[in-house]
Amino acid sequence: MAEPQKKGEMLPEDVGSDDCLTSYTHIYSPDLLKDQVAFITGGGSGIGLRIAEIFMRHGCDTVIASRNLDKLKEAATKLSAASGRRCLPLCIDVRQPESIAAAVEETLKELGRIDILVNNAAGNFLCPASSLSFNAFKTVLEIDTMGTFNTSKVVYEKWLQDHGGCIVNISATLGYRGQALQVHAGSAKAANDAMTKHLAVEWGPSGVRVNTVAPGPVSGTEGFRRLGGPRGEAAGAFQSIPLQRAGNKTEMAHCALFLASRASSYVTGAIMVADGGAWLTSANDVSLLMGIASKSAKL
Ligand SMILES: CC/C=C\C/C=C\C/C=C\C/C=C\C/C=C\C/C=C\C=C\C(=O)SCCNC(=O)CCNC(=O)[C@H](O)C(C)(C)COP(=O)(O)OP(=O)(O)OC[C@H]1O[C@@H](n2cnc3c(N)ncnc32)[C@H](O)[C@@H]1OP(=O)(O)O
Ligand SMILES: NC(=O)C1=CN([C@@H]2O[C@H](COP(=O)(O)OP(=O)(O)OC[C@H]3O[C@@H](n4cnc5c(N)ncnc54)[C@H](OP(=O)(O)O)[C@@H]3O)[C@@H](O)[C@H]2O)C=CC1
Repeated sequence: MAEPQKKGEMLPEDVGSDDCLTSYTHIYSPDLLKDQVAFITGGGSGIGLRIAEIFMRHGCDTVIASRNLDKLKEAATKLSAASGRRCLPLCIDVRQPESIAAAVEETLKELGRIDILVNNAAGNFLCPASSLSFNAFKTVLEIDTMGTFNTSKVVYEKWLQDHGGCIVNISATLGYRGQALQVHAGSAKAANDAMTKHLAVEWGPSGVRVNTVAPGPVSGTEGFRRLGGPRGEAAGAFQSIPLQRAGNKTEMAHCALFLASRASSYVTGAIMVADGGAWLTSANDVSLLMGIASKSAKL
């Protein structure tokens, strides 16, 4: 029998560098995604990279797609070495539908199918609404919301509508109670949560499930560094989180894995909150975030 989670224990293990895990114990069947293909935006770093690794450790081939091809190539080499599966690095800007279309064509040529789309690419920084330029607000909405729609639409039209499959969006719980310095990202993610439900309804008859993972703060990521401060100054805020800590990338990847697999075959239109209970309780700590923002260079 597997050991139950102990008080305060962080499960599953998250051991290793920022890249790939140095050790991994399967919780799900290692064949859960065997011979499937996943297209993961922003898969070259942070949470997206860990999703790619965990999917590959469950038998999946992946495409990791974002703007920086050198970063993607390096990540793909490490991912294939860690898992023995294929990983195709492809350059896209989710704001440009034609770049997505070209990458999807390349995926279908090289890997033959796309069973899973993970919309993980995003942009964020701390900024008071009064200082935020119109273009800054627009930029974040274009990456997070338009990017999610653009990629979903292209993958749906070119593959999912005829073959079925699933889409997993990566959101954030930060907007659920309102958060200082985050009007741009919170607005974008709220739109994405609505998009999840609309597309789940519209594309369900084609056999396409659409769901979301909504993380709270996730350690070891660029998002955490930008919002939590370069030296983790926001760590004190975690006392207000019921589970008293940040999450880790493997925990987010396991949520995505569940939603991408047959384990969730009757789940669609769902928002899976994975934030340790943060949004239920956390204070909207304006002074803390203001302090971090004032010390951070413009990122
Ligand atoms: C970690 C949390 C810690 C503490 C929180 C407190 C309490 C915790 C308790 C409970 C809370 C529970 C949950 C919340 C926690 C979690 C966080 C939630 C969400 C996290 C999201 C992310 O992490 S997203 C991923 C982060 N990674 C990236 O952003 C990488 C990609 N980013 C980029 O490419 C750029 O940064 C970009 C987004 C700006 C886009 O680049 P580009 O297209 O090149 O655009 P630019 O031309 O550079 O800029 C466009 C306009 O934007 C303006 N801009 C850019 N940067 C800033 C900035 N830092 N501040 C203000 N404005 C900026 C820029 O000037 C341009 O505007 P102009 O008007 O000048 O043209
Ligand atoms: N870290 C955290 O605490 C939290 C994160 N999240 C969400 O998790 C996801 C991953 O964040 P995280 O791992 O922290 O951050 P990262 O910065 O590591 O991931 C963002 C990825 O998006 C890619 N990207 C950005 N803009 C574009 C674009 N225009 N076109 C294509 N790709 C793009 C980046 O690659 P490149 O620069 O090469 O294009 C990068 O790989 C995001 O959706 C974020 O909102 C949610 C809550 C908390």
